[in-house]
Amino acid sequence: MEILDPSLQAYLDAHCEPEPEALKKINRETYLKVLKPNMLSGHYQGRVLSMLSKMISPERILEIGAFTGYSAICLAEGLIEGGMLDTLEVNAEMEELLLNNFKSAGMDEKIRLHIGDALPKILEFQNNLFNLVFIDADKKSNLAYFESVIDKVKPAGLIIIDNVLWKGKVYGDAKDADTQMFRKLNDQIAVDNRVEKLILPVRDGILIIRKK
Ligand SMILES: C[S@@+](CC[C@H](N)C(=O)[O-])C[C@H]1O[C@@H](n2cnc3c(N)ncnc32)[C@H](O)[C@@H]1O
Repeated sequence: MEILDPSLQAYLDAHCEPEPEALKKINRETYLKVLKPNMLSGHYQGRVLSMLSKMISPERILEIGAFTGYSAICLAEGLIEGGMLDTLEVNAEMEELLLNNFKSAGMDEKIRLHIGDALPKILEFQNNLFNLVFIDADKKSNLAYFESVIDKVKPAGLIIIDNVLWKGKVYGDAKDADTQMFRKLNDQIAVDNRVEKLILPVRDGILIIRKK
């Protein structure tokens, strides 16, 4: 999943905030007990998400794709007092683990879990509600998620989409369907005048979008 040289990544890891203990435990246990553990954001990307959230001090955050709760906890670190993060997860088998992880990280009062398909749930939220949205679920729905959340985000709010460099394939000559899908997403958002955007080459590439 990583596009950066491992020695560069090791240097970056050594020169950012250490991974908080509760997150270290979730990271370790995800790798021990859960299928496809590399879906978890991990130390460095987690610190990037935490930093971005702290920079804008959001009151409301929406996350699409909770998995074991790692990124939700990182993003919730930036919430203002009384703020709330809503996270959407389709896999009901993760519910108990997620609730335990939020509790053990001391975030159970700040994170609300919604089990079910993300798209219909997104439509239930009011417009101009969220200061930050993190899209990290089924990759084929990324454009649909972007289009469904754009009205839910306040002006100057952020939308962050994960995996947009797709292991570096988007700027190579790969022709597989998943790569084409990420190229379409990046190309479409690059010319979207409703937003400012840039891709950070963090882990598998994160697209930072700021609503005008
Ligand atoms: C890449 S993982 C999320 C990783 C997590 N954000 C992190 O960084 O720690 C993607 C998650 O999205 C969930 N997902 C997939 N399709 C979904 C859908 N239609 N609605 C809600 N969640 C979905 C998967 O079950 C999986 O847990």
